Amino acid sequence: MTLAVANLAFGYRGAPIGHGVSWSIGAGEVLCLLGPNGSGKTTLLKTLLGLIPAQGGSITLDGRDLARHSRTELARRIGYVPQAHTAFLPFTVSEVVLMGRAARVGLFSAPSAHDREAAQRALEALGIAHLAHRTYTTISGGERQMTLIARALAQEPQILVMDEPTASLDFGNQTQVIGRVAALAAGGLAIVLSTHDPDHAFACADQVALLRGGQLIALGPPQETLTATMLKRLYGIDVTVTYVGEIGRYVCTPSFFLRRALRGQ
Ligand SMILES: Nc1ncnc2c1ncn2[C@@H]1O[C@H](COP(=O)(O)OP(=O)(O)OP(=O)(O)O)[C@@H](O)[C@H]1O
Repeated sequence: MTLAVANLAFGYRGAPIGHGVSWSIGAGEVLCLLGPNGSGKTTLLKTLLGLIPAQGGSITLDGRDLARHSRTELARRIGYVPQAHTAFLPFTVSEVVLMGRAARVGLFSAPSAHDREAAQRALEALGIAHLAHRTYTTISGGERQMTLIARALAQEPQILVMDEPTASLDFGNQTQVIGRVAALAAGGLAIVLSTHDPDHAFACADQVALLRGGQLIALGPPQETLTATMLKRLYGIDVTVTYVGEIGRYVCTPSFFLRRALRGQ
């Protein structure tokens, strides 16, 4: 399985947002999209999902143009995890997850035992089986995010596209979600996700794509791409990137010491 974009131009009718984007992702790989607010991440992901038409270039799935795949086939092969604030009627968590089967059973067919098993497997994979009978609108933001990931997994896709899956989550839940991303990729899924935290790319990505003003300013493995120079170019701030031996990876942090500087130290 290969999902590739080549020289992609994307945007809205009468409002081009970005162009010149090229990358390719295969089974078991994670591509992390980083960029400041308004740089075009959501627009690019929506284009990747076929929700808005590409304005130029190409998106191919296994070498065939995305537009030439049927909507049903795309819905089966590509799962989408929107941001968790997406509104829902008061369905239970297990009903929301079962909705992920719609692309396989058809909207108006009753789910089979196999569909229910797939939903149950997804709940268990995300560690939220105990929430199955809770109402989606009454669970926490972190639990909703896990539910939306389970819904996409119940679809049994090959590719998962996640739009800021850690937005509005606390530190612990962000780590949980990024850990799940790494585990799902290890199980063979291809995952494209956007995030505002470069550390997430260090923690789970094979490739990181840096988007600024709708253009890709860098693409490559996180340890080669997320340098202090590149992060300054992306966000306009000084950043320190350090290798931490205990966890075997790089971390990054803004390099300001405001309190110390204010005390004149
Ligand atoms: N429906 C639309 N029509 C026209 N322009 C839009 C539309 N939706 C978003 N935009 C514009 O597209 C640009 C990119 O927005 P987008 O939401 O893709 O950025 P983003 O990188 O995901 O931002 P954030 O990190 O804040 O979520 C912004 O300037 C935004 O105002």
